Formats: sequence, structure tokens, C-alpha cells
Amino acid sequence: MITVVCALIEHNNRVLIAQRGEKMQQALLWEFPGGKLERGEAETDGLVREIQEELAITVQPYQRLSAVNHNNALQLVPYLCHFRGGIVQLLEHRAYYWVVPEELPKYTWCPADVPVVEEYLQLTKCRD
Ligand SMILES: Nc1nc2c([nH]c(=O)n2[C@@H]2O[C@H](COP(=O)(O)OP(=O)(O)OP(=O)(O)O)[C@@H](O)[C@H]2O)c(=O)[nH]1
Repeated sequence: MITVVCALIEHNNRVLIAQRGEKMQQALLWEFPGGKLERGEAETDGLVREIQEELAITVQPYQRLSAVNHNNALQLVPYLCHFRGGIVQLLEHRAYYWVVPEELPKYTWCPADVPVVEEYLQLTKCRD
């Protein structure tokens, strides 16, 4: 089982979503950006590194959501993150959007992300 950390980057009541490239696995599906941890790396350190590598922005993880075990092959570990600065560059993805939470279900997600989207929607409803 591989562990992948991903970021729900929040800014002005929106969250950043990213579309995988045509040549990536799960091509053209939407995801929360992130990636695999390096050996011995803490989850939050790996996440900050991946987001800098993929989007050239700085984030600060502040809350871990429920990890998703997908088909006993992938453990997806989501973190809520504050946006701390930079200008988004698509260094690996095909597209990105800042969306309000209610729009999240309109996108075609990587299957492992579906429970993450649901948890996030519940959480943001409680904030209102
Ligand atoms: N980053 C990310 N990967 C996800 C998500 N959902 C999901 O199933 N995955 C899968 O988790 C794996 C992570 O791959 P990745 O390509 O983003 O990770 P990485 O940057 O470390 O990959 P690399 O080996 O090319 O360096 C892929 O198989 C990807 O399809 C998600 O929300 N975010």
C-alpha cells in the first residue's frame, strides 16, 4: 500500500482543485494536489514539498482529515491547508480552479477522492 498526501488548499472561501495531465495515471480526473512521501518524511513536510514542486505555491497544513484506504492499494491522507503565497504555475497538472465547496461534486474525481470531497462538504456546511 502506498501513502499519498494531498492538500485542500483554502483561500477566500474557495478550495484549489487540479486536473491530472493526459499522460498521468488517472488522466484528466480531478484531484487535490499532492504526492508520495519520501522515505522518513513527515506527512506535512512531504505535502508542503509536493505543493511547491507541482504548483510553485506555499501552503501551511493545519488539519488532517480522515485517511481513505482505496482498494488496499492506496492510502490517501488529506490535509486542510492555508494558502500562504505564490502564483500558481501548472508544473504537472493540466488545469486548476479555485472553487466554492458546493461546486466540488460537479467534477469527475479520482475514485479515492470521493470520500474526501464528502467529508469536506460536511465540514464546510458546519462552518456556516
Ligand atoms: N496527488 C494525488 N494523487 C492521488 C489523488 N487521488 C489518487 O487516487 N491519487 C493517486 O495517487 C498516486 C500519487 O501519484 P502522484 O503522481 O501525484 O505522486 P508523485 O508526484 O509523488 O509521483 P511521482 O512518482 O511521479 O513522483 C497516483 O497514482 C494518483 O493517481 C489525489 O487526490 N492527489
